[in-house]
Amino acid sequence: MPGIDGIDLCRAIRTNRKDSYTYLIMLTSRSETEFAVEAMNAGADDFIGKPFHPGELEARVRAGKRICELEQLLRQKAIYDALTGIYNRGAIIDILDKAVARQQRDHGGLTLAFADLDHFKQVNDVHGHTAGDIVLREVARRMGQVLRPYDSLGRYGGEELMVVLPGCEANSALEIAERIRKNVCAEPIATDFGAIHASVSIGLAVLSEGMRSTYGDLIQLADRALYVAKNEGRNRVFLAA
Ligand SMILES: Nc1nc2c(ncn2[C@@H]2O[C@H](COP(=O)(O)OP(=O)(O)OP(=O)(O)O)[C@@H](O)[C@H]2O)c(=O)[nH]1
Repeated sequence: MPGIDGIDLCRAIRTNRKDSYTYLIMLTSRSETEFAVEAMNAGADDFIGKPFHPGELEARVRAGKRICELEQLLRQKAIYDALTGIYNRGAIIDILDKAVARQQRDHGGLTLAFADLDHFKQVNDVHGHTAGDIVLREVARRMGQVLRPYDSLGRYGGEELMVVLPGCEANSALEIAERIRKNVCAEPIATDFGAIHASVSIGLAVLSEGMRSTYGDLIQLADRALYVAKNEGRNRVFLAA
């Protein structure tokens, strides 16, 4: 390869981390063990000496493919919630943390919407946990339906869901939160255990230009706003002052 050798290329690929794993097989005429060790240390996954047997290369590519598929599956499980398919707690907090850092650098607004299903214990008690799971899944789907492509939805825990709304000041935050709220309770959710009415209360915290806050501050603020929304009767949105 002109300009760069295989070892440096491996290092460059490993430094420039992407969302999916790049499986590297080093194909070289150098067969000394030291070179193989150096290549693997630089980030190569496998090593074949030239001249190579095409069948061996194919077999090694297949082995690599199995590893990549497993890696992708693990990555999937690490960031998505198994029940609802939306981001899990760790992933949504990570997204919020990065959004706060970006907001502090680029200015503009950022809103965190903290949503909690209303009287969900009653849904479980009356219709059973399986029905509760269906409701939770459908609520997440309905919330996601009305979001912009650059908003992120995650499950913070139990029946608490979070939406990170980048570039969103108070006015548009209230508008989007109302859209979410209305879409959730628009019609009852059909389950094998009967049609179940669901609604969410939403607390909003807005990080405006010039404010210095951490993601933890935002969560706390949105949580307090959610508490007010619950206290004022549920199925409503409250914006933290
Ligand atoms: N089916 C199901 N239920 C869950 C899940 N996670 C949490 N819950 C239930 O959510 C319910 C939350 O109940 P509470 O915290 O009392 O709140 P609530 O009944 O929604 O009342 P308010 O929030 O005050 O409106 C509990 O019954 C939990 O068991 C889940 O993954 N599946």
